Amino acid sequence: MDKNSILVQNLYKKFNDFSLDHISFKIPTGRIVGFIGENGSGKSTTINLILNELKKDGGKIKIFGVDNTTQSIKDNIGVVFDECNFHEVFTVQNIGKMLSGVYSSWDDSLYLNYLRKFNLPLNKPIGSFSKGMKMKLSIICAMSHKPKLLILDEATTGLDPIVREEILDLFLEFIQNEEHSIFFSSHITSDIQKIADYVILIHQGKIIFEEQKDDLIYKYGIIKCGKEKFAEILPDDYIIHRETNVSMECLVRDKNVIRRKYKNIVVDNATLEDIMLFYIKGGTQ
Ligand SMILES: Nc1ncnc2c1ncn2[C@@H]1O[C@H](COP(=O)(O)OP(=O)(O)OP(=O)(O)O)[C@@H](O)[C@H]1O
Repeated sequence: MDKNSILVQNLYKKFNDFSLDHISFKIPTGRIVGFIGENGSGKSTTINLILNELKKDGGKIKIFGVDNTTQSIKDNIGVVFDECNFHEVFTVQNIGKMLSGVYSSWDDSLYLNYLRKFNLPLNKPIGSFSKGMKMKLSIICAMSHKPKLLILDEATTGLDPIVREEILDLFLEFIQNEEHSIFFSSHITSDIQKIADYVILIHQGKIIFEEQKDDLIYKYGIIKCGKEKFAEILPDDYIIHRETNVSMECLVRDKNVIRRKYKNIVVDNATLEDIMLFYIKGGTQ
């Protein structure tokens, strides 16, 4: 078994006014990787290149160790976008029948189990479903041909916290099999914070970091202090600083080291959202 489900090396794509700038990262097998970044940062472009829906201008993409243009890997991938693309007149039953003809590995009893678990009616047209029901259906369909890799582009966007929680639990259940992996783009950093093992931040077509989530959450911290105290902090001890109307704020890589070194300075915990905003809205590095 290849130790990476996805390996992206030096990937380059040029549009008129945007380029994905020679990005490299990996999705280790058995892990959930969250892909975060502001609108227009290049998340969907990256996902479409991985799925070979877009043609790359440079670099390499390997899925399960083979080139991503190889047809045979498709059966092992389940894909969910932020919209349900099934025709509104279809019922869940119609869709199951159709997909069983598309995927040789389609598992009808697994599909029915998921439908029951999420209380989706078998005989109602999809047009009568709420957004949450449609999204659940898309995810169930992506999982019922027993893929090893799930690729999700904003799959929990626009859903209420209860439906999101149910879906996140389903992803955690999926990943119990150590041959499975998930690559999951989202604006909702709290979802990524809940379930991801690794986090990749993309900004203006460049990868800013690829880190273990626990390092981000348990090690990173934020100093908030006045300008006088800020003058005592050595620039090597923080990653980025910014000035607000009333104080200085610094993002630090290891809050415990900083707490030991500067006893009279308060270092708060940082959420994934705090860290993302620091890198994107910046300050001075
Ligand atoms: N087919 C295309 N032709 C030209 N430009 C494109 C094309 N697809 C995407 N872009 C541009 O590439 C940039 C990145 O878009 P992309 O959809 O990858 O961002 P994103 O991070 O997924 O954003 P969002 O979070 O809003 O979905 C944008 O500036 C977009 O206008």
